[in-house]
Amino acid sequence: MSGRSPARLTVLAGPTAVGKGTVSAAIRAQHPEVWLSVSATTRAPRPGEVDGVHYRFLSEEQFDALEVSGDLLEWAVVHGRHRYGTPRSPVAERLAAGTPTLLEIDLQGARQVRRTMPDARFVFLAPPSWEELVHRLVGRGTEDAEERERRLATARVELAAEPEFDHVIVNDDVARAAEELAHLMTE
Ligand SMILES: Nc1nc2c(ncn2[C@@H]2O[C@H](COP(=O)(O)OP(=O)(O)O)[C@@H](O)[C@H]2O)c(=O)[nH]1
Ligand SMILES: Nc1ncnc2c1ncn2[C@@H]1O[C@H](COP(=O)(O)OP(=O)(O)O)[C@@H](O)[C@H]1O
Repeated sequence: MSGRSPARLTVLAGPTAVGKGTVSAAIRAQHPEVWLSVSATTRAPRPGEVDGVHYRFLSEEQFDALEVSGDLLEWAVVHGRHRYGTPRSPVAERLAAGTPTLLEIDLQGARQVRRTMPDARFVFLAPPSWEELVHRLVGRGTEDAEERERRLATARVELAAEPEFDHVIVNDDVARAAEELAHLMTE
């Protein structure tokens, strides 16, 4: 018998506050066989976020070192402010072991992965409406008005990129959206 064949990588992108984190958490809870990559970031932790679980929270100098070492599969400055990137080795190890692997990254990162790993599956998480997206961003209450405006400006650009993706999942209901994504990842 040959060993397990490498799993396919799935990239989940979508605008701020559409529910990427919520849907990813639902998958983690319901489908322990799926591994969610932990990104590195220079942004500060939000209340309740745990270093090494939600993100690896790095200083600017630590992120520089990671970038120079070549161990980032992709990285980008998101919302014109902080750097976010995907550590390469853990992803390669999980895929080689046959583990379905999910990256929750922004549009710029998704485009970089499209160039370097064209066999990956690209999924766009879409809001039911623009009004609902704004409602979720305000309701989350984690950004001030200026930061929300910045994120909504990025969101308009990201929504226009929906046709670049292989699949679109509308996040009207978290459990349904998570099941749809898990199904795509494990089919
Ligand atoms: N390119 C890239 N983007 C990332 C990565 N990790 C997170 N992001 C994106 O960075 C953006 C900001 O994330 P975050 O600060 O958690 O804010 P939120 O999306 O509003 O919850 C989102 O679009 C994420 O998808 C990464 O490793 N690479
Ligand atoms: N399907 C949904 N219906 C209603 N509210 C949702 C849904 N999905 C997520 N939310 C809420 O929207 C807000 C933004 O979700 P979050 O997961 O932080 O988004 P993202 O990671 O895409 O920025 C949170 O307050 C979350 O509870």
